[in-house]
This record gives sequence, structure tokens and C-alpha cells, in this order.
Amino acid sequence: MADIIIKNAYILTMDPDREDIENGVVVIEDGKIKEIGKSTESKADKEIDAGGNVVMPGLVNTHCHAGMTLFRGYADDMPLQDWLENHIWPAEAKVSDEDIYIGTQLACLEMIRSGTTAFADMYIHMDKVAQAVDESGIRAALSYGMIDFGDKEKADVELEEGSRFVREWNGKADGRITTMYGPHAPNTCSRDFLIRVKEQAVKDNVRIHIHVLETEAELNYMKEQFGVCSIHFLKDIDFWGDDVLAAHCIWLSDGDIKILAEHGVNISHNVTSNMKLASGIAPVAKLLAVGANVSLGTDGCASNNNLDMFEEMKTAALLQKVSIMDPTVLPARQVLEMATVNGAKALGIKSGMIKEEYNADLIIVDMNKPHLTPAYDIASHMVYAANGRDVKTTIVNGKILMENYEVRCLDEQSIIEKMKKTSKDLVSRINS
Ligand SMILES: C[C@H]1O[C@@H](n2cnc3c(N)ncnc32)[C@H](O)[C@@H]1O
Ligand SMILES: [Zn+2]
Repeated sequence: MADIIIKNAYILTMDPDREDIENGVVVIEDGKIKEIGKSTESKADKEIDAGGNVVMPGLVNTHCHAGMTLFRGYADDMPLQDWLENHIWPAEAKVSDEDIYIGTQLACLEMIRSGTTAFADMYIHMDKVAQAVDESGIRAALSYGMIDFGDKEKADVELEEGSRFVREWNGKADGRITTMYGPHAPNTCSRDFLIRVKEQAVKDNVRIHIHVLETEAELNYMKEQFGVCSIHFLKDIDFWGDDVLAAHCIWLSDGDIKILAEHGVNISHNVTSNMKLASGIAPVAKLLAVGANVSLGTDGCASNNNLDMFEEMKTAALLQKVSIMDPTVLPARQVLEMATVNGAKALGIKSGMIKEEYNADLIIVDMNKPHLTPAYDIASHMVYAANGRDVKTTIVNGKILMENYEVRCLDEQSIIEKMKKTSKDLVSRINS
């Protein structure tokens, strides 16, 4: 007996070896996709009639600071350095475990509602992040954001905390939680620290999540300090590999692009955040052209200001087209691939396709909407016309987290109320 059968579905498989299936079925058992096709002999405890709507892999958000829902709209319209150093970091110094817990609950709620089934996070108070992820039912690759600023003692403390978190949570929540090391960036972490982090990550057999070349200021700083850009600097210490997830990657030369592709580095393109902070335009079309694995991420809610991966897909496509004046780059299918297949690869999870033996991480998108009518090309609609609020049902690891717009596991109204109260307390704490 299977657990769930979804019938009458337009299956956007995202499997390069399999075309979309109209009027198809998806059979789910033990957290995995057991069968897909035109029909099935299987029986299940639960049947879902998709009513001809789209069934597709859940979206994978590969760069987030989930707890930063706390700071949604808190400090807008300023450049990155000012934003981080004078607003975000002083505020983060005053947040509690409980603040991060509620912030992450709200983020999980928002992601489940808008069709994200897995995300990569780098933040603080990570035990509370992991607890919120565990309880929500979503999947995540979590890391404690480590910064040493060249201070040897701080480096020891940060690495110890990063390692403790990695060991304590890897594989938890029925395997939905995996862990990574999260050195913040090459201009906030020392060379020696980055070398130690890489060694430890290899030893622990986990991945690394880092910000790279988000700003021109980082590029200039690295050139002044080390005579090379961050990409060459990290190459020289043997940091690069397919175990690395590098966020932003904006200020790249053609040579840098080659290095990232050759080392199989996973890149998270964070287009909305990069536009909002005016950090720059990442050379995504060039990266994809040389075979680099480029995925999409929202970054935190203080620089986006939401976690809607549908918006991220559309914005990524549009910005790249206009920035190089070529409407043929980043066509809809490729952008969908970035948000699903490439994202799953970046996190090292067997998700991102509707395919036998893959994790049952999938969503149903409600096509019975004015802005999705008519529907000539489903992939086009998912990228250019739909948004997160069109997601009707979300399934992660074979469990229904939202059905017919109703979220389970999380108490939506109580989380919203708690966040309203928390934000008021937090602002008075920050200002005191
Ligand atoms: C993990 C750390 O990263 C910070 N953080 C959040 N957004 C960005 C960004 N766009 N660039 C660099 N750091 C960021 C968080 O505020 C936290 O301090
Ligand atoms: Zn970030």
C-alpha cells in the first residue's frame, strides 16, 4: 500500500530524460516517489485529485538566512556595508534564541506556502533554526555563520561552535536536516581560518556554504590584501570543489568563471538581494554557458524582502536578459532547472525532479487563476506568470505540509501574532 497517489496531474518532471506527462499519476511511498506515469495499479491511503493542475518538484532556495524574517523591512535602501555593519549586525547582537526560533518558524511557513521544499541556511542561534525546521517538516542544509575577523581566539570559538552544530544535527529530522560549515566570506574570515574550515569540512564529510564576491569592495579589499581576487585566493588554498556552495559570485572575471566551473563549485544566484543592495549583476549566462552549476536563492528577508522563489526565477531571467541585451538567455526551462535540479545538486540532496526513487518533495500549483489563463506553455507560466501564492499543496519527504492552501504542522495565526509581538520587543531592545 502506497502512502499518497496524486491523480489527474500535469507533471512537470524536470527530468532531462523524461518529458512532461499530461493527465499523469505520482505514487508516493516511504518519503520517496515510487512511480510516475499515465496510470497506476497501486492503491494508497490518501488520494489527491490534482484536477489537471501542475505537479512539479518543490523549489530549492540555496541561499537564505531564514531567521532574518525578524528584520523584514527593518533597514531598506542602503548599501551593503552600511546595512550590515551599522544596522543588521548591531541588531543581531541583541537577538535571543526565542527570536530566531520564531523568525525561522515564520520563514518555514512562508517557504512552505510559496512552494519551497528545501533551503540552505547560514545563520546564528542554529539549534533553534534546526528545531524550527524539524517541527515544520521542511528540508534544509544548515550552517552556523562563522566570522573571525582575523582574531585567533575568535577563530577557535567559531570553529568549535560550527563543528558542534555540524555533528549534532547532520542527518536529523528523518534525514531532512543536513549540515554544512558556514564561513561568512573571504573578507570577514582570515586565510588561516578558511584553511582550517576546509580541512574540518573534508574530515567531517560535509559541505561548505560561503558568500563570495558580493561587492566590488570585497574585490578591492582582497586585491589590496593578497594581490588576487577572492576566486584565485580560494583556489590557492585548495578551497574550491563540488562540496562548496558559493553565494552571490557577482564580481567575476572570465578567468574566475572558468575556475568555478572547472572545480564544480555550486553557485547560488541571489538576484533580488543583489538588485536591492545594488551589489551588481552576476554573470549567470556566462557561468551556465561553461557548465557551472548555478542555482537560485532569496538571501535573507532583510534584503529581498520575501522568500518567494517564483519571484526569484522571474527576476533572474529578466535581469540577465536586459543586462546583456539578449532575450534568448535564461529561457524558462533553464530557469526552472536552476530552481529545482541545480538547487538539489548544490545541497547534495536527491530532490529536484519528479522521478522514481527521488525524495517526494513536490508541489501542486493551482492553474485555475486569471493570471495563469490560457496556458500554452507550462514552464513559461511557472517562471513568468505564476507566483508563490499560486501554490496549493506542498509535500516534503512524502508528508503533506500544506493541502489546499491549508498549512499543517505550523500554527500560522499564532506564528504571525508572535512575530508581531517579538518585532516590537526587539526594536525596543535594539534602541535601549
Ligand atoms: C550569517 C551572517 O550573514 C549576514 N548576512 C545577511 N545577508 C548578507 C549579505 N547579503 N551579505 C553578507 N552577509 C549577509 C547575516 O546578517 C549574518 O550575520
Ligand atoms: Zn547571504
